[in-house]
Amino acid sequence: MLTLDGVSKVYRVGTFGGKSLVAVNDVSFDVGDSEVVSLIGESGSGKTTIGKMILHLTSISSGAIRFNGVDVSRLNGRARKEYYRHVQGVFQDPFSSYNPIFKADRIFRTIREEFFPKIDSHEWNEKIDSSMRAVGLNPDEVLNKFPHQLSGGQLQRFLIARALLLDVQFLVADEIISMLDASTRVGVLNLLAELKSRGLSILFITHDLSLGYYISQKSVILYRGCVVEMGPTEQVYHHPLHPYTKMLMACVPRLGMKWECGEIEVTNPNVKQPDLPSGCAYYDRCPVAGNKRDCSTSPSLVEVEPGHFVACWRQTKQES
Ligand SMILES: Nc1ncnc2c1ncn2[C@@H]1O[C@H](COP(=O)(O)OP(=O)(O)OP(=O)(O)O)[C@@H](O)[C@H]1O
Repeated sequence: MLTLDGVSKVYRVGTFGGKSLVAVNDVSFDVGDSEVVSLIGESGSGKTTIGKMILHLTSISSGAIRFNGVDVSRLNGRARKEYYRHVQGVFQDPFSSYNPIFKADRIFRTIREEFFPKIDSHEWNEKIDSSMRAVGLNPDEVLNKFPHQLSGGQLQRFLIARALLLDVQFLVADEIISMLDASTRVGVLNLLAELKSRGLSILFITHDLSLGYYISQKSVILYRGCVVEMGPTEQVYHHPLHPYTKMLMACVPRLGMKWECGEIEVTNPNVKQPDLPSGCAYYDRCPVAGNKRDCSTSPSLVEVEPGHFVACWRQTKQES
């Protein structure tokens, strides 16, 4: 359904944009029909930038994004509008998506103006009714209410209902449940799983490994804009190969397990990247890094078992 092929994003930063920051570096993966793929990585690893490039909220610097085989990297005008009928995004903070002085369901209006300017009111109301029921909202209970009168879970469902008003095939869900409480979270997660079973494909962006495990068939682990490991979720979680993935897995607090001092060794995320112009992005934090010669060139992703890829000199024999 959706393929990223060598996608990179370079932001201009610094005074007068004189410096560049590579937020996403040559990223390739695909999301199949009716598949949920988790994009996992720490803060600043480039997850949201990837979501924004897919949604055309920021341009791509190089590479291509294909939707059902068609290059959609640089769409405009009508083609872009058509793309938005099928590809939509829902973001982290449901509260900031609403203007507190307007009723919550006002968010549907832009969709009507943009995509259904000729629809009559009766048909439109029926459409809203069915998309709200699809996300488990009772229109009689939630329509005509102000955002502060609704819960975070209801507001997030509203945003998903808004996406469903269109013929959505692909949803970018960027940290959509991190601000919700545990029981509301499960409700929204189950909703996503149900939408998946109805044919929707989802890119589930998260830094919460347990949420990623719960919902996705495939996981992509991102570090400093590079994919360091990806594959079927079971394999990535139960047999992580990249030292960064191993560290992430070791850091997940488990219910019923108490913290014991020094049990998990967490490498410092703030250490400065040494002068390795094309070196492994994880070199300076890596507990198994070899001598500089070994890791001073960037490892490519290598398939180590069917569908399971890792970019690490220590795990794969690669020609440098
Ligand atoms: N508009 C921008 N201009 C310049 N730099 C940006 C811009 N947006 C993001 N960045 C930088 O790009 C890098 C990746 O940011 P991004 O928001 O994609 O990370 P993230 O993995 O989604 O982080 P988080 O989990 O904290 O949201 C960061 O270093 C960030 O500071």
